[in-house]
Amino acid sequence: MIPDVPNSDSEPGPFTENTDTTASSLIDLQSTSREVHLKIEGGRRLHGEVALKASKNAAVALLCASLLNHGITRFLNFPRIEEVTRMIEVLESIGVKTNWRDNNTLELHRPKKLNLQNLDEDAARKTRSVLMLIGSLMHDHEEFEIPYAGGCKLGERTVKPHQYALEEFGVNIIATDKQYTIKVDRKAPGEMTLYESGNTVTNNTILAAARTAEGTFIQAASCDYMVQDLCYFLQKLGVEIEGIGTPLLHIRGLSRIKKNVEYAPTEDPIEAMFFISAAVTTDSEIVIKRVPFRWISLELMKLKKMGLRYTLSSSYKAYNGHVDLADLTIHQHEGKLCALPDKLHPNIWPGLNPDSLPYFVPIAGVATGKTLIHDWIYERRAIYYGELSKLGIKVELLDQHRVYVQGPSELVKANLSCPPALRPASLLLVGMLAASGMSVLRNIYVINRGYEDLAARLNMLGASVEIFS
Ligand SMILES: CC(=O)N[C@H]1[C@@H](OP(=O)(O)OP(=O)(O)OC[C@H]2O[C@@H](n3ccc(=O)[nH]c3=O)[C@H](O)[C@@H]2O)O[C@H](CO)[C@@H](O)[C@@H]1O
Ligand SMILES: C=C(OP(=O)(O)O)C(=O)O
Repeated sequence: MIPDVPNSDSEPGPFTENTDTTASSLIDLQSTSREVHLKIEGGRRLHGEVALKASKNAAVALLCASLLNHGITRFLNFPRIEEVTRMIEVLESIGVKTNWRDNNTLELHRPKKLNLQNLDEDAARKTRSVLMLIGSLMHDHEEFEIPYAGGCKLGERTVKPHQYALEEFGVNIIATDKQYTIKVDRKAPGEMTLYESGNTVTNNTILAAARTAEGTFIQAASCDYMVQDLCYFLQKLGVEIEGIGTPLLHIRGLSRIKKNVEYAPTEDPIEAMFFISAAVTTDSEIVIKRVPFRWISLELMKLKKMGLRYTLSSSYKAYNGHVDLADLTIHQHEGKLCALPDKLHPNIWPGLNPDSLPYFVPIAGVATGKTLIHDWIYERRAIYYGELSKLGIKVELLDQHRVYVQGPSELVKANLSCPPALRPASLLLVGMLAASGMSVLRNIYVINRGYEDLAARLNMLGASVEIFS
């Protein structure tokens, strides 16, 4: 029987993680020793083009998946973000050779035997993605330890779905003092159902199935973008996967994988939402290149119904040859957006992406009328939306899941610290781009966890964003 240890305020608990903090608290667990801040001279219209980078959420799954392969794995178009750096630190600490061949090409080669005793705990604790190491390491290790995972602090985030899914493969996860001890007595589940259709749990299960030669049927799988990207990569390694993009996956794994492989993950649909939100909030016309538009089709539909005009170019394929991309032009709305009469709420894909939802808060702030945003998915993320009221957006917190946003608002400059959650922190940057005058956003490590080179890319769009430390 596995004990369920309650959370403390400073450390995530074993089966629930990321005890919340208040929106204004500084990052502690996540900050690097040298804090980096932004000065934003806001109120400028953006213009020009920006190309999307690949997603944090696919990248971290792919890094864990690289451990399945005894050959050389080369990732092209790979994002150079803090979360990737933390995962590389973890992989290097256990003996994986990693090498950035050029700016966005990363090569990895695992040794025959990994040195799990040496695992870099500090790096591991800063990301939730280390949980996905279990699905990869269980194949060659009968007993090992993983520190409690970190990631965005959004209220409780259960680890139980991972435990229930992996026990089907004979993996026993025991919570000890500050880590999980994993004991493995391999078995093949045949058919299984996930306890929740979460993204990392689906990916963890896929990693477990990828080297299980007997076929595995996974029901209630997430169909979201990072799951699709992981599946396309595993197919390149020779794993047979049917049902990609659906909730029923059928995976025939390989007992051993040794292949030199190249794979380029798809551009990030959530980064597209960041730039859409920045364009709309500053009432600008910009072109966002390489948008995986089908992954945000509901988001685009909602924006259209609010009165936003946008144009999609004809489509072309992502480097992986699977996903359709297009260039998206966001046109100026000139203050003509209207609040939707119905609430905005996230859902698992093909619903409105949980990580897209936050970007509707500043958008609702410049639309006429009252928007209800219901963020049911996280226990405490909506609380961070209230921070936007310091930039002049009228946000009324109804309870820990729901806010009303009353627009249109005139945005005002502010001096703020990032909350310890990527998307909510990046919303403050969106607001500051629109607010006239000089704003300061402190300790942007949490934004750099997920987005590459944002200041430079925004400056290319005509913004004035200066990094200082
Ligand atoms: C590395 C990665 O890919 N991270 C993403 C992943 O995190 P990840 O997959 O780790 O998300 P969690 O497992 O924490 O799930 C997020 C929340 O949704 C709830 N939940 C989830 C699925 C479900 O069917 N029912 C349900 O209630 C969970 O209980 C939790 O409260 O998915 C989240 C939700 O899209 C995203 O915000 C994260 O950016
Ligand atoms: C919640 C997020 O990340 P993580 O799962 O890494 O905490 C996010 O990317 O918004």
